[in-house]
Amino acid sequence: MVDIVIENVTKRFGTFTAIDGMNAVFEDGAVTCLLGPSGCGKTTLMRMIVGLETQTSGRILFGNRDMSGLPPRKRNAGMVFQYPVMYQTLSVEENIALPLNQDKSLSAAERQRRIDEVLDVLDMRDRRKLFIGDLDAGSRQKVAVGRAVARRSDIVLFDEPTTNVEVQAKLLLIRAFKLVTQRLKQTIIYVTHDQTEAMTLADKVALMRNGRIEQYDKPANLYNRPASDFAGWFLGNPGMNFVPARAVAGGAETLLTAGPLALEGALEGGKDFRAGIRPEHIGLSDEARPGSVPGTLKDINVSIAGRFIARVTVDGQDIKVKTDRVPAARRGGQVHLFADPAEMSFYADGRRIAAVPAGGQHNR
Ligand SMILES: Nc1ncnc2c1ncn2[C@@H]1O[C@H](COP(=O)(O)OP(=O)(O)OP(=O)(O)O)[C@@H](O)[C@H]1O
Repeated sequence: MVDIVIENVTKRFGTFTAIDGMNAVFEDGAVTCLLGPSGCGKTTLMRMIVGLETQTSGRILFGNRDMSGLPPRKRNAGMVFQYPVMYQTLSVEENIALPLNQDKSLSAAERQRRIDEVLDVLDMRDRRKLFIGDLDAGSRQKVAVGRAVARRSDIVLFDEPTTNVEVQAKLLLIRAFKLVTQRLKQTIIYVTHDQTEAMTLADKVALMRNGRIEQYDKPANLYNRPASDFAGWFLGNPGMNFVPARAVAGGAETLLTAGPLALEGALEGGKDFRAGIRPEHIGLSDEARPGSVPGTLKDINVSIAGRFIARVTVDGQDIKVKTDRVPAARRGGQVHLFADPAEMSFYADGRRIAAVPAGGQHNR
């Protein structure tokens, strides 16, 4: 097992900078998801790690071995693509065996043991003799995963492997994938733009934007303590609300708080302050309550898992609220919002700052 060390790596295509002076260590034996919007550089970073692309400057190391200049086959890294090349006329077992057959140091017994192990973890033992052409897309990807991990390379990279798999099969594939990675403990890099997938699979997520890593953290931290307003906005469905905040003595005022909110830690004056709060941390009611602010119900929609997403206009700004109860008010009617101060974070110039609500839970 090895760490993947990204050392001051830049990648330019002509004058365009796809990866911009990146530094990161992707830890050994862990699953790191590269997550981010289209075009942020995920695939480029992955292709450089595996050796399909060369960085313009900087170094990529596996452990303490500098990979610069080494072709893919010398890097001991497996890869699963969106559209893996599968041999239709070979069986599941034969496909998984292919890379093992090339390794002459393996005995026939060891080869068979590895194949059986992978088939077990993927729950495909009873389908070992089926031809690839007889499988659905999800099962084919399972075989591709099996083939990549059976080699026991130090590192395995996955490039959006569930893209072409329908939803139900996708969930099964992700579950199988998680079992494989837990069992085999290889260093895994998994590229996705699907946040649910990243949050489910990853030990750590590298959230990328414009060729940089915005935040590299455990999924729960990324969600609960986004380091930037971009991270707060990108994660969550819908993402975090942001409202302007104004520094006052001992705290801040926002349009989601009825009066000044006492803060521990200073908001320095003169910067672009904003408060962030997730839609599920705002209560919605027909009646005012201590600390609530009035707003106008704009619309309400059913979200996943039977919850509702309401949009409420407060002082001209739309606030998203996730709620279990539909208010009695109709569209255009008055409702009241209660933003839990303990769940508010503060940002200056896009970055989270240390100021937290006094007595809040935020440093947990
Ligand atoms: N060979 C290339 N030549 C020129 N520009 C490129 C090349 N490869 C990638 N790019 C550009 O680099 C940027 C990053 O691309 P990349 O494919 O790494 O993004 P991504 O985050 O993987 O996006 P997606 O989720 O859409 O696959 C994009 O703007 C892309 O157009």
